[in-house]
Order: sequence, then C-alpha cells, then structure tokens
Amino acid sequence: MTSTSPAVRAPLGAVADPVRLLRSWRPGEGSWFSGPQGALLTRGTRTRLPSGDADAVLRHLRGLRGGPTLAVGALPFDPTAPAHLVVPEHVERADPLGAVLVAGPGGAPVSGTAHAVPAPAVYEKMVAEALARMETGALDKVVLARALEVVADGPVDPVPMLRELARRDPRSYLFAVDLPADRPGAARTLLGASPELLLSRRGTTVTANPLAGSAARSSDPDEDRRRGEELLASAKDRHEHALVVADVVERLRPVVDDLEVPDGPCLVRTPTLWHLSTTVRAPATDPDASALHLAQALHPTPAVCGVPRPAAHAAITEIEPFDRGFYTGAVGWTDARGDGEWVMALRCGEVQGDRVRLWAGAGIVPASRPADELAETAVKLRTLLDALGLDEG
Ligand SMILES: C=C(O[C@@H]1C=C(C(=O)O)C=C[C@H]1O)C(=O)O
Repeated sequence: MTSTSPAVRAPLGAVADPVRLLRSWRPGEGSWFSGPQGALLTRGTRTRLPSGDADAVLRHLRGLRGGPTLAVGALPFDPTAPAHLVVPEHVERADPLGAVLVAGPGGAPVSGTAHAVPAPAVYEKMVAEALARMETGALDKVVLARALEVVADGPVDPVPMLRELARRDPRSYLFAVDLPADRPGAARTLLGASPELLLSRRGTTVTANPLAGSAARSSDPDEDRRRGEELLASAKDRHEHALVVADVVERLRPVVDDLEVPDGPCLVRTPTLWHLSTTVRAPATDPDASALHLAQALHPTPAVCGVPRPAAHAAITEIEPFDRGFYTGAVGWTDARGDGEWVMALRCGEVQGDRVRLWAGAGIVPASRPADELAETAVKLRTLLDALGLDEG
C-alpha cells in the first residue's frame, strides 16, 4: 500500500468552503476543478511531468515523499500529442459547489470582436463532406468542430469568467487549467463548464458517463420538456449515442471486471442543452489501473472523435481547419492511489492576454443535417460566450 498525504487522502468532505476556494483561484498560479464529487484547487508547480505515460506518472507519484501526491492537467485531443501534467505544491479540497449560490458580481462583459473559424457556411460544407464520406461506408460517425477567435479590447481576465460559469451552472464539471504560456508574461488558461465525465476512479468504483445526442433547451417549460422527450425518442440521436456507449464498453471491458451498463440512455440537462447520457460503472480491482490509465484507454471516445476511430480521426484532421489542442481532450487529476477524475474538455475556451479561442462540435451521423449541426454548435458556444458577455457576431 502506498502512503499518500493527508491532503490527498482526505475524503471529499468539508475541507474548505467551495465558494471561498473558487474565489481564490488566480490564473498563472494553479488550477481549479469541481464537479458533483467535490472541488479541488492547486497552487504552484513542484514538478512538471515529462510525459503523460500513465505507468511513469503513477511510479513518480508513488515515489514522492511529502506534499501532495497527485498530478493535474490536460490531455490533448490527439493522444500522440504531449500531455500537460504537473505535481502541484499545494492542494486544497472542498465540498461540491452544488446549488450554492456563487453570489457577488457576475461576469465582467468583455468588449471585442468574435471571428468564426471557419465561417458558418463553411462549417455546413464540412458536415456535407462528412456525410459524403459516410455514403461510401467508411465512416459511421464523426464529430466536427468549429472555433471562435475573440480579440478583446484589452487583456481578458479569466477570474470573472470562471465565477460566471459557476454562477450559471454550479453542478457542471467546472475547470480552469493553468497551461504553459506560449507568450512571455501572459498566463494561458483553459477554462470551461463541461457536462461530460470521461472517467473517474474513486476508492472501489470506476465510472464513465458518455454523452451524445443533443437538443437545445427552451425557456418555455412545456416546450423544454417536449424537446427533452423528443430527444429521448429520436432514432437518430439514440443511434449516435449507442455508437459511443458501445465503444466505451468495448474499451473498458478488457481493463475492468463486471461492467454495469444500463439498457438505454437517460436525459441530462445543462442550462442550454439536453443530452442523452449513459453512466457505466465497474468495481476498481486493479490497484495499478489508475484513473489516468483508464481515461487513456477510452480517449478519444466517439463522443468527440467518431466510429471507426481511425477513419474519424483522419476525417477530423483533413476537414477541420485547425488543431484542436486540448479542446475535446480531457482535464483533471490522478493520484498515487490510482484515484482521479478526467472530464471531457468541452464548453471551454483558452484565454491568453487579449485573446480567447472557443470551440464547439457536433456528432455527425448519416441522418444529420448540416443546418441543424451548425445550430447545435451555436448553442454549445453559448456557454463560454455567456461567461464573456459576448455574441457570436
Ligand atoms: C463536441 C461537443 O460535445 C459532444 C458532442 C455531443 C453531441 O454531438 O450530441 C454531446 C456531448 C459531447 O459529447 C462540444 O460540446 O463541443
């Protein structure tokens, strides 16, 4: 059995007040993660890990004496690209933000311009191109994304953005990951409010919660309920969802025993969208299969890539006009016991200096229509645009 520091071993009980902890996050100083199981704030960098190799990371963490024995960071969409993982100097944990009202001033509206990459009409052509590839039978599903480049009139402060994301959806997986700056003096932060758990391992339980299949919410409660029910009954969305669950199950089965898989999806909601959701669970039996190992066994799932994976990955590389970087990768932590939580890097943006880049994608299957998929990405972009107080343009 490995020894771990009290900070890491502490149950996710009340160690600190989550709202106070959220308010103390500062860009360039550490990272923030919160979700239904609790909140975690890191400060400082004790070691920057040279690679995301899960065996090497677990060995490193188990060899540490004193200080936090966990690594936090981000895995890129492309599993062959470098991960960003650090062992922090300090870790503080707190209860979940839950429904706690994150009071105080909301987001600070940013003034500036947003430029779509590519233009919306080009995104529709990208979807049409994916549909043409599907006709040959080489591709069953692919997730295609687009980006918005915001150029602000001055430096963008991610602190009020994080608070605003928390205020709007305290139950989401909220994150602000300190990334290595690529310009001197400007902290670089990946921040967002994701609805999707890639994988967690806590004590004796492994959990994955793939989402796929989406519908915009409505401010009218009857219409909102109708849209949720329509999504749950939609053959197109259930098919899109089933492809993801099948892949997650196929990749988890060899590495865990006794996987529990529900018969069908249920609905989950964010402030702007309904999603189809399936939670799969298994007992955690292998002490050396850490949360990072298991997350990497799944990533990239067809919720963000497609089926078959090689053809979908190739389509994304050829059709999307940018490198996704950490968007549709995963953010989170893994510790010396093997516990950890990795969340899909979705509904997020990267802030550095006066620039913010936001992304959103949609799963394309043969029954998809380009205009609907464009509309879905527009709704997904709202999460970050609302935190910035901006419109798409
Ligand atoms: C790709 C994104 O979301 C993913 C795609 C979904 C879909 O196509 O229905 C739903 C949830 C996510 O797995 C995104 O938010 O950018």
